[in-house]
Amino acid sequence: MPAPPDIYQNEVDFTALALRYPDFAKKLKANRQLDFSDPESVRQLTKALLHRDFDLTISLPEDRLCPPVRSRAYRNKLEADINARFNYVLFVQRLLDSTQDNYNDAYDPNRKVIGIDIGTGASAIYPLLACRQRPPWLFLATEIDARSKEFAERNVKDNGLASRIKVIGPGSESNAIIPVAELERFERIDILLTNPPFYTSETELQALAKQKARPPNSACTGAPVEMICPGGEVSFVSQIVDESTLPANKTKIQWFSSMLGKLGSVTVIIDKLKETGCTNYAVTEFVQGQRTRRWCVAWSWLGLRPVQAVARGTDAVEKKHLPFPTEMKVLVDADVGATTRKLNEEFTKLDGMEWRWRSGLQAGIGRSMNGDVWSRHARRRQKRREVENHDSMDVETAKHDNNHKEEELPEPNFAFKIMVQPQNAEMMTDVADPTTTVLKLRWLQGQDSTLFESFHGWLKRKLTQ
Ligand SMILES: C[S@@+](CC[C@H](N)C(=O)[O-])C[C@H]1O[C@@H](n2cnc3c(N)ncnc32)[C@H](O)[C@@H]1O
Repeated sequence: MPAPPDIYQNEVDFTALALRYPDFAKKLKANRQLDFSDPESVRQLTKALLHRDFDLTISLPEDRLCPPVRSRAYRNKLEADINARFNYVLFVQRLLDSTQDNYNDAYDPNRKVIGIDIGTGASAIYPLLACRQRPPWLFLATEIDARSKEFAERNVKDNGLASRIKVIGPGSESNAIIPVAELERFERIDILLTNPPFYTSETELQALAKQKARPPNSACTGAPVEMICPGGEVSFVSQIVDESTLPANKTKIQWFSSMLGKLGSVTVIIDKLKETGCTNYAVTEFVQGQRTRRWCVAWSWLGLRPVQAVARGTDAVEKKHLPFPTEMKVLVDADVGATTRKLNEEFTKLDGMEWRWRSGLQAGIGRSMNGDVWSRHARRRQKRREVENHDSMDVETAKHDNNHKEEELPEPNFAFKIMVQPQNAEMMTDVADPTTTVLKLRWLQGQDSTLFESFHGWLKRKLTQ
């Protein structure tokens, strides 16, 4: 049974937890509080909660990073950390659910997702959480540190997940982070995720620990080998961005993603993605209380676009750093029936657009293999071609015109979904206004935001004039 997304909404009852977990009970003070500065107390709390909430039994070495479980309303930074990790897993679920080939924005229990966790740590926390939550998912997990790798393998085995999670070393090709050779046998990887080493140097680690009045070897800080990378998280993730552009990875891995600990790193990575020509990305914030925040940036070189709440999941970054919206609305002064009829009528006039209306759902999905087929300019161009060819243009011929090999089904240049609803229908039905209809336009696929914008303009003109 998957844990609910709001599992850590309320404070954990330490007394009840102590009754169930004797090792945790030994660490509970007489006043029923926990000493969060004591690594062993945090380790026992983590183990108890991972078992209680996710049915996971983990062994953690004393000298390696322990992913502490959030237990109370953010009284301590340590509490925030597993919540961030669980939130990352939930984010990945929503990202993948809303970017499926079948355009179905929901969990498909038959979809065999393959993930790769870079730097899985001793706990192997991401693959364990992800695989427990979603039974068909499989994971590869890389780890550079031999001691952490050994524990990660043990944790995978002890939880009966050895057939679904494989722990390997890092890429052997000239210091590559992504293990290209190991990925050769997979046709497609759905998600790459990582919680990168955070600190640029031992000096920075010591300085930040001092600032937070925390010993550098506390449970949260981890061993230097786990936490330090020259250039810190920006350098680690920048290398993954570079590796993501390699032909072997670019279209094989649908989504690349990374957790980031500093807001400044988020903008650096987004700038780098834009410079590299990436337009399909998502940025989100994992709310960890007032003091500790985490971010996540995900990017794809393929065209499937996530729902807006996933693509633009934070207010903390400037608008210019957010990806183009994937959802827009058109308000129509007519009832749902009339609007639906007009909508379908307009699509029958368009050549080169595949449009499927599902009346039971009051929604339709459209795809154009040839980009803009709706603007006046596009229709004039179309007419010229028809005269030249004495033939009409359809999706099939468009495929040939694009010089694609027949066996390779090309990605549509543009795909979208339209939902037709009475205005305010998502609120209470008795306040829905039957004389105004809202068309909810969702961008499903494509690289070019100007197409989405132009299509929204066309829809608005046709439906509101
Ligand atoms: C911040 S820790 C994250 C551990 C775990 N994923 C978590 O969230 O608790 C970063 C991990 O990446 C590992 N690591 C660093 N560089 C790596 C590389 N090039 N390939 C694989 N693992 C690496 C470190 O040993 C460490 O375990």
